[in-house]
Amino acid sequence: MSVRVGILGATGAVGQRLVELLAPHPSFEIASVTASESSAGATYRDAAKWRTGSPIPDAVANVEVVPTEPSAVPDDVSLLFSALPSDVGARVEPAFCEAGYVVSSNASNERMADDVPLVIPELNADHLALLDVQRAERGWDGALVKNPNCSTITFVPTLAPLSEYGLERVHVATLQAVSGAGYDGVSSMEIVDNALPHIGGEAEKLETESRKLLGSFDGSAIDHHDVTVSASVNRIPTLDGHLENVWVETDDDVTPEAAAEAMAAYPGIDLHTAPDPFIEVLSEPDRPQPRLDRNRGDGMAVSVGGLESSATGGLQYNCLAHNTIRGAAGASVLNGELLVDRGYV
Ligand SMILES: NC(=O)C1=CN([C@@H]2O[C@H](COP(=O)(O)OP(=O)(O)OC[C@H]3O[C@@H](n4cnc5c(N)ncnc54)[C@H](OP(=O)(O)O)[C@@H]3O)[C@@H](O)[C@H]2O)C=CC1
Ligand SMILES: N[C@@H](CC(=O)OP(=O)(O)O)C(=O)O
Repeated sequence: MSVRVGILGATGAVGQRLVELLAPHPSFEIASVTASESSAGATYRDAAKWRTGSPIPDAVANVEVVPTEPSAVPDDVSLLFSALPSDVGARVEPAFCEAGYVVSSNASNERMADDVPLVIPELNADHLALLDVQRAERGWDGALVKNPNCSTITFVPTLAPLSEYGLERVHVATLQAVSGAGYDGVSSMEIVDNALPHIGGEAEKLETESRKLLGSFDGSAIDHHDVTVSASVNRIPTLDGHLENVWVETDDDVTPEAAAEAMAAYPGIDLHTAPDPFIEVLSEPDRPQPRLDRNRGDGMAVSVGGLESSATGGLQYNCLAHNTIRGAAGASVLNGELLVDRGYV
C-alpha cells in the first residue's frame, strides 16, 4: 500500500525535483503540495515555474497548492518532504512534527541539533534511532530528519570506506554548480567567464556536518568523529553537479589502489532510490566531470577519480555528485524510504 506524502516548498527548485522523483515512486503517493501564501490557491502548474528537463507529472499538475501550515495538510498524510528555505523551515517544521507528521527535510536549520539525525542512509542509517530520543525530549508524535548540505554529501561518502585506516585530517576544495544557489541565486553577469571563491556559510557546513555523519551513535547521543576537516568553497559556471578535490591523511598508510578497492566495494543499501553501486571509481585520469558523470546511478551515485598519493603525504582524489538529486531531493527521498523501512512512518 502507498504512503501518502506531502511536499513543503513544492514549487521551488528542490521541490520540483521532489515532485519528479515522487510522482512515479512505487511506495509514495503525492497527496499535498505546499508553498508560500502567494502561491496558495493556485494549481501546481500555475504556481510552479516548471524548470526540470522532464514534463510536469499529470498527477500533480492540477493539484491545488496549499499554504505551508499543518491545518492545510490532510491528516492521512504521514510523511512530509521539506524543501523550504531554512529560515522558513526553522519556523514551520517543528509545528508539523508537533502535529504528528514525520518530516524528511533538506533545509539546513537544525542539521547540527543534538537530537536531530543527519543521515545518508548508506553511511549512518543507525543514527535514525536518535528519533526515539528526539520524540522523548520534544514530546512529538512526529519526527524531524535531515539530509546534509549538497557539498557535504559529495565528499563524505568517499571518507567512510577509508575510516578503517584512521581518518586524521581532510582538506576539501569544492567547484559547485550554479543550481546550488537556486534559479535566481547567482546572476549571469557574476558567473559567466568567472569563478566565485566564496559561498556564505558553506565551508563551515562541510567542516561540521562531516564529523556528525561520521560519528557514532551510542543509543542516546552522537559522538562526532574527531577528524579535522578544512574546506575551501568555489562557485563555477556549471549547471548541475558539484566537483570536489579531496586530500586525506590517515593514521595507517593507504595506497591509491587499496583506497579505490575500498571505495568501489563500499556497500549500498537496499532502498528504491539507492544506486548500485553507491560509489563509482573511474580509472580515467580526467574523470569525474560534471557534464559526463553527474547522472550516474540516476543522479544518486558518487563518482571518484584521480586517486593518487599526495606529495604532502596521504591520498588525493576528485569526487562528484549531482547536487540537486543526491545532494538535495534524492537525499530526502532516500531518507523517507529509510524512515518507512525502519518503522518510523
Ligand atoms: N537549489 C539547490 O540546488 C539546493 C537547495 N538546497 C536547499 O533547499 C531548500 C530549497 O531551495 P530551493 O528549492 O532552491 O528554493 P526556492 O526558493 O526555489 O523554493 C523555495 C520554496 O519554499 C516556498 N516558500 C518560500 N517562502 C515561504 C514561506 N514564507 N512560507 C512557505 N513557503 C515558502 C516557495 O514557495 P513560492 O513558490 O510560493 O515562493 C518554494 O516552494 C533551501 O533550504 C536550500 O538552501 C539545498 C541543496 C541544493
Ligand atoms: N549552498 C549550497 C546549496 C544549499 O542550499 O545548501 P544548504 O542545503 O546547506 O542550504 C550550494 O550553493 O550549492
